[in-house]
Amino acid sequence: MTTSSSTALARDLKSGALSLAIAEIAEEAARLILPYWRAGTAVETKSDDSPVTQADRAAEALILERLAALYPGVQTVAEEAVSANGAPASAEDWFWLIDPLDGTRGFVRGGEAFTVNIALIHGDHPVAGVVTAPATATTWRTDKPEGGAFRRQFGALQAGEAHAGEDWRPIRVRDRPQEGMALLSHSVTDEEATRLAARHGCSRWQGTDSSLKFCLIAEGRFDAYPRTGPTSEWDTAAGQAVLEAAGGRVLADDGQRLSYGKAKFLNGAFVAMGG
Ligand SMILES: Nc1ncnc2c1ncn2[C@@H]1O[C@H](COP(=O)(O)O)[C@@H](OP(=O)(O)O)[C@H]1O
Ligand SMILES: [Mg+2]
Repeated sequence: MTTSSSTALARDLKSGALSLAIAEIAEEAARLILPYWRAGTAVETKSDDSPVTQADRAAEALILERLAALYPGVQTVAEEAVSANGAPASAEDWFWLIDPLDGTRGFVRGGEAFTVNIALIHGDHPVAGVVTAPATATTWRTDKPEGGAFRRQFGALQAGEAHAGEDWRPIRVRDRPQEGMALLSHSVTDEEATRLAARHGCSRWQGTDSSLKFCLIAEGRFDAYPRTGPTSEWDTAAGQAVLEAAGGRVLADDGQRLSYGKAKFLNGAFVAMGG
């Protein structure tokens, strides 16, 4: 990476300009994805058995092009590129993690819980992240873990109306209520979900696709999201950034903060928690 890009990243992180710019990119990707939603889009199956559509590919190409124009030469680790060409052998000091369409299974079923995810990693942890839910035109962002997390409805979805939505509003995790409420992936059985929720002090749970789970905890609507099965780092990085900035935590099995740049960019078990 060029020295000017690392200087620009550090400067824009500090000012808050970085996550604002990344939010615009994620919202542009959302507008690209929406015409494919509930439109009978053809679904292919990747070698790992997971689904992919034209929407995933088009959104990833757009995001990579916009990031390269803003900050040339920064390493990118993006779901569809890794699926096509393999993962980079190692992570650089600064790198982007991109999941252009997380929750593709739900997207294909016509559900609302699918997201665009862009995160910036520095060292071993996310320092900025944006999650956008195209179906509800909602974006969550942060670029200063100590400076808070924010959410906005980005309003009309027609091209050129990117700024027509609400202002950014701060969000915060809630204090744990008497009866905690967990979020679980639809990939676990009801029995497993009940057991995992109870293990994290939650007597009730709800199944939800995608990284939206991190954002719902960050907004104070749920309390925990335990996951035992594998995920890729681009599935969790942006959501973790938002949740941590809103006062929550994401811990790996060893009790440490979930870290990034691991072998094959794969996560093991973790739990995301609110207050
Ligand atoms: N064995 C595995 N290895 C890596 N990631 C996996 C995985 N099984 C599921 N995932 C990831 O989990 C995401 C779905 O999470 P959830 O079940 O919480 O919605 C999928 O994201 P995509 O939809 O982007 O492919 C997929 O990448
Ligand atoms: Mg994903």
